[in-house]
Amino acid sequence: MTLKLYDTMAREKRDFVPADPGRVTMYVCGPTVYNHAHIGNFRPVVVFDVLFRLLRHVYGEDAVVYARNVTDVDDKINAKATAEGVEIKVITDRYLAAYHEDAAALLTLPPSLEPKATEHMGPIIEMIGELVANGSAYAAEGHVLFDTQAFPDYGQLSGRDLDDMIAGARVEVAPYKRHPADFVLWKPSKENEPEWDSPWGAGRPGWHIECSAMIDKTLGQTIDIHGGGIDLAFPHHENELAQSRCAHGAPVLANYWLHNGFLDMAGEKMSKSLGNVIIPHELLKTTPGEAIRWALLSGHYRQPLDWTPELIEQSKKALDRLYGALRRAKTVEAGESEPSDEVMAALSDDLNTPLAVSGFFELSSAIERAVTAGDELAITANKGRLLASAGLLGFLQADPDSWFEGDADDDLKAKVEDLLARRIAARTAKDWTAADAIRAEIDALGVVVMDGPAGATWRMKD
Ligand SMILES: Nc1ncnc2c1ncn2[C@@H]1O[C@H](COP(=O)(O)OP(=O)(O)OP(=O)(O)O)[C@@H](O)[C@H]1O
Ligand SMILES: [Zn+2]
Repeated sequence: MTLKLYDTMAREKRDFVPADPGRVTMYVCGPTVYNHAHIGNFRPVVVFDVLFRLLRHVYGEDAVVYARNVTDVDDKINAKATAEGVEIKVITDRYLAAYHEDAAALLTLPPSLEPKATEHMGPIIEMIGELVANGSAYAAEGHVLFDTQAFPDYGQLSGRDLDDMIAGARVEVAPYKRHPADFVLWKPSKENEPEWDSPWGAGRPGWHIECSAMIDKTLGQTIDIHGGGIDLAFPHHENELAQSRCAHGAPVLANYWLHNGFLDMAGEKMSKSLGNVIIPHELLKTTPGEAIRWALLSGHYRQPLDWTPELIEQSKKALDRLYGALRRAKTVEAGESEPSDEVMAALSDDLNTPLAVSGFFELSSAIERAVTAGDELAITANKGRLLASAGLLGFLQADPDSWFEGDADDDLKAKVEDLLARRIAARTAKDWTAADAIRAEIDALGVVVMDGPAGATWRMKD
C-alpha cells in the first residue's frame, strides 16, 4: 500500500518514497523546556508518534530513525533560571523529565534520538562559520545574521516573498540588519546569562540554527520527513531550510514537510501566551492518558481540533466500548494478525486517524457477535486483528480489566471481588436485603457494577 503524505512545500499529497528504505529519517521540532508543555504541544508529539509507528511497520523497526530535539538554550529558559536564582540546567532537567513522563503517559514511543542544543554547540558554531565563509551570513555588532537576500529560494516553503516581508515588518528593525527578514544565528548573551565562546564573541545561538545543526549531526544533510506544528512553517522551518541548504550547498533539506493544525480552545489556539492552556501533567490526574491520546487523534492532524470536555467524555466512552468487547473476549487468546486493510488504507491516506479508529468499531462488533455465538475461532481472529490495528496507533494494549479498574489498588480489588461474590450468594439465597446492603457497600467504594450475560464486571466511577 502506498503511503501518501501532504507535503507543505508541494502543497499537495505525494506518494512517500524514502531516499533509502533501509534508513528512513524523520526530524520533529521538540519542546523548549522552560515550563510544563500543554496538550497543544503534545498534538505533534502524538501525531508524529503515529507516523513513526506506521513507518516502522512498513520499513521495519530498525529502519526508521526519528530525532526529536530538545531546545535547552532559550531566552525564556534564561528568564526562568534568573527568576529562581538557579543554573539553566536545573530548569531544563526539571521540565524535560516532566515532558518525558507526560509523553509516556500519552503512550508515545521514545524517539530514536533526542539531541540537545547544549550538547551541539560545536556543530552549531561550525555551521555558522560555514555560512559566514560562503557569504550567506554576516557579522555585525556582536551578532551574526543570515543574509536572506543571498538565498533566492527564501520564502518558498511558506509562500512568502521578501518584499511582502518588508511591508509586513511593523516592529522596529535592528540597525545591524541589512534586510528586515534577516535573522539571528548568533547573539551576545545578557549579563549573568550562559554564554559560549565563538569567533564572533561570547554569546549564544539563535533557535533556528540549533535545529539545522542537530539535523545535520543526527540524521544527515537531506532527510525524508521534517515535522512540527503549522506555526513553525514560518519563520522557524523557512529559516532552518535556508541555513541548511546554504551551509551544504544542497538542493533540499527535507523531502516531505509535514505540519499539524492547532489544538484550539473556544476557537483560539491553545498557547502559553494566551494563557488558555491545559497541561497533561494536571489532566492526567483525572483522565487516562489513553483517552487524551484518543481525543488528540480523533480529528485529522491537519485540521484544527477544538478541545472541549465533551471530547474527553466521548473519547473515554469510545475506549470503554472497545475495551468492553476485549474484556468479554478475555478468555480467548488473540490470534497473530496484521492490521486490517481498512485501517492501513486510512493511515496510508495522509494519516487519516478518524477513519482508522472508526475501523476499530467494526472489529469490536465482530468480537461481540462472536462472543454471543460462542464462536471461538471468530473471536481469536477478530481480537487479533483489532489488537494489531489499534496497536498501530498505540491503542488498546492495556489489560482490559485495568482500563476499567483504573488505579484501584490490590486491596480495593480484592474487597470488590469479595463483595461481588457475597452479592451472588445473597441473590442465590434470595436474600434481597443482604444483596441491597452489599450493593450499597460497593457503591460507597466508588465502584460501578455492570451486570452482563457472562457475570458482573465493575469499574471505578469517573
Ligand atoms: N495549540 C497548538 N496546537 C498544536 N500544536 C501546537 C500548539 N501550540 C504549539 N504547538 C506545537 O508544539 C510544538 C512545541 O512548541 P514549543 O515548545 O516551541 O511551544 P510553543 O509553540 O512556544 O507553545 P506556545 O505557543 O503555547 O508558547 C511545536 O511543534 C508547535 O508547533
Ligand atoms: Zn526546529
